[in-house]
Amino acid sequence: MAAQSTLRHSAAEEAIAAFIDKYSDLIRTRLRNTSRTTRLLATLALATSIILSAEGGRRWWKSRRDEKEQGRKLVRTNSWLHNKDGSRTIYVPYKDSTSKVVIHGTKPLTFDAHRRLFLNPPRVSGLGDGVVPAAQTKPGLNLAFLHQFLSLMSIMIPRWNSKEAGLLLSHGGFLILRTYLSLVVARLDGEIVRDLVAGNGKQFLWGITKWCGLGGIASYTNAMIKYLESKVSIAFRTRLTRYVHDLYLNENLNYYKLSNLDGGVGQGADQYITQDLTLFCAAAANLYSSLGKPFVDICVFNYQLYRSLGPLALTGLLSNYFLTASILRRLSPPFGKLKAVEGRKEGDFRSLHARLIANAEEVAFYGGADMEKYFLNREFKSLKNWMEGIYMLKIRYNILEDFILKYSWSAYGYLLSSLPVFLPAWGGLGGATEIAEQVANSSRERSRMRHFITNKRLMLSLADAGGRMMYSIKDLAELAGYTSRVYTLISTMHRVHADAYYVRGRENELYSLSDVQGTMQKGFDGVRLENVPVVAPGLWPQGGDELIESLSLIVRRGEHLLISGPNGVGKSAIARIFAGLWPVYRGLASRPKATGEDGIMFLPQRPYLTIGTLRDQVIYPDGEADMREKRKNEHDLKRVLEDARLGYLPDREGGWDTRKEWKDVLSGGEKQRVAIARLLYHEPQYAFIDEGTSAVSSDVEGLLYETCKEKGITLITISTRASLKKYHTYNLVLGMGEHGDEWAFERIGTEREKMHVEKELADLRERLAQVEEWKRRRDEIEKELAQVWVEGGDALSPPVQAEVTGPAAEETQP
Ligand SMILES: Nc1ncnc2c1ncn2[C@@H]1O[C@H](COP(=O)(O)OP(=O)(O)OP(=O)(O)O)[C@@H](O)[C@H]1O
Repeated sequence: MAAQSTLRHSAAEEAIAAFIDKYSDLIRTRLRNTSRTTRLLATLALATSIILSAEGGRRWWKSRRDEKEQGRKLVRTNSWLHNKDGSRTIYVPYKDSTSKVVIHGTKPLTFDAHRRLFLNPPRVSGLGDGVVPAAQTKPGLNLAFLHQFLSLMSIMIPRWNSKEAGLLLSHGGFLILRTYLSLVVARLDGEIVRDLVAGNGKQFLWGITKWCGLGGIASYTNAMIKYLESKVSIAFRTRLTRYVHDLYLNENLNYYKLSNLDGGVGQGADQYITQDLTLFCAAAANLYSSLGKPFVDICVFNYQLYRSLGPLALTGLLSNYFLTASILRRLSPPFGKLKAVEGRKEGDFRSLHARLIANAEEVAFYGGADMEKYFLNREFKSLKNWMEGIYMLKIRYNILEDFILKYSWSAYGYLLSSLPVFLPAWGGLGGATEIAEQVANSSRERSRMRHFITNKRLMLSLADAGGRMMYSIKDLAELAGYTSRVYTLISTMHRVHADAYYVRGRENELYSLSDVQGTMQKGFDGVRLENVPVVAPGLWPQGGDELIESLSLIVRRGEHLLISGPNGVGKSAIARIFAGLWPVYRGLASRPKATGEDGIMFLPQRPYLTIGTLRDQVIYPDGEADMREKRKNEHDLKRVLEDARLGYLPDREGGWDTRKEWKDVLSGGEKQRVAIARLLYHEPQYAFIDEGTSAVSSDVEGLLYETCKEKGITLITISTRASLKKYHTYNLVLGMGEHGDEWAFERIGTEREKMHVEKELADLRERLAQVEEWKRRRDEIEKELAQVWVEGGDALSPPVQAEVTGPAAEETQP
């Protein structure tokens, strides 16, 4: 044996040596036969290629270094790059360096193409009347689920040559490989037991070696399956999240309208985007392996068993599946619906916490911890009760599931495996062998053993696959719940985006979203309303509340308007109409086209400070890249801050790149002045300032208004401060008349206004004349009150203020 192996060893060495000799000879003769010029040229070519590749390497290294440097700079300044094709390159911190991500926006055409899937589902799916899907459809394993899932799939796998399709394909490849390996393992198992029983040591050891080799490959396959599943899940999530973000945050202001006008997803989309979408993607990726693998397994193993056990066994197996599936489906609780409600409750609980964080200062001033805790605990209790309910339902289901899938299936498996033994005529290949081996009695038992072991393993794998398939019914039902939530989110967003509010079969409710008949004209040099009702909108499909029946006004360039009136009368509502937040229900509203530079800008009542650097606070909603494109730099920003009387901020806060929680760092007046600085940075033609200087001292307020006017900004100010009149040309007074629904639009400083002011002055003079009379009356009352302080005939000492102020005090002293 040893001699044999030495012989084999030396033969292999000789072969390698011969191979090397042959080729080195060949090269040597070639070199000898080539001319000097060819050699020279070859050397030159070699030297050039070395130099070129060194240069290439140097350039590559330099560009990598530059890119890293650029990434670091962009991360520091909270900025990005605009690409020519409309995409954006952003850098995100990754380990010690940065990682580059190119983000391509979803094309408007894609949204148009998808609208049909989300707004006009086929009637057969029962998702709506074919026009607008009902916001909530009962989630479960039905046609609606199929439609919803396929619609979402068209977003997650947009093309067959996309990355996701590739990932799914390789995942599928590994799943098939694992099934094949299980098959090989089952056979090998049978062989090993056979060799063991037969006492065939050599074959037995060889079997064990093969077993170990297979184990290595199988472990790698399993790890890859898990890895690819996670990759598929994150790839799905990336696609869906980007799609949802593009639909949510765009010029149509869907992020505002979704919760303020439509209400189809309740308080907000945050829980849907952060939680439900993630769970949906994980469940969808998992389903592929939890359904795909057992499905392939079942097909292959069934075929194998059919071959070895015969048609009777196969019929038995199939009827077993069918029976089990129908029992489990009938007795399983509505997991989809339960999961959807759980998702909503989780969302409510989470949004309460988010609310507390956002309003922590206000709550702390009021000492409202107990009240907030009560709300939070109440919401949590509701969530807990719901989840406990689900767990209770699951107990019954799990008992049934376990009993059927584990125990009754194995008993059934033993029965089927015994078919070739007890009913050889029906036992397929196994039965045939059984009959053939009846002649040679000695090997019969061993063969039976091998067949039984192979069949048993196949049966076990099959039971396992079938079990997983049945367990998947529950996963599938849960997936239906997540699918329904994500589909609801996206279809509601499409509805808002496309303004698809139609009512069929009944009358339009007055001032509902399907009753919007007005026009918004963008591109007008000025701000104009013509017979526009001011309506606070209700959530679709409710109608809105009319605040002002019909309003008309016009503001031309250089003519500043002050909108005044009592609280809640609809002053800010006018800004909301112009900004496109609220619909123009009737009439015509005109405004400049662009927002920001050369257009119109709105400063909201509550100053907003973005996350990011100090620079970002001033240039918002621009980013640093936009600022550079506008050819502005930090000197310009400094000047702007000085104009807003905030020149000290960069030094105080440690530079333009400082990042802080700005809403907590700046005072109320400072926040308002940052908003004015933004206005001065953007220099729009027109600006709505809603109570933008209410926390600023009146001397600075005047300076700010003058600066804005000097920059050529036409101001439309919403304020209750009459002192602001002197900076404006017109005054729109709301809330007049008996019911507070009348208004007046007048020029400031006109004859009529002068008369109005003179009348007010005369009123005041008249009142002043009565002051002496009021003083005398006050003295009388105090005297009378002093008498009341006497108890049981004795005069009591008067209260402190009476001693100090009233002459009556002396009279009542004992
Ligand atoms: N998103 C909304 N949806 C429905 N109604 C709203 C909404 N926002 C405000 N309202 C209602 O519209 C009315 C007008 O609100 P608006 O904010 O315009 O008042 P205002 O005149 O600016 O008051 P203030 O001087 O207090 O700022 C109020 O009665 C308010 O309750």
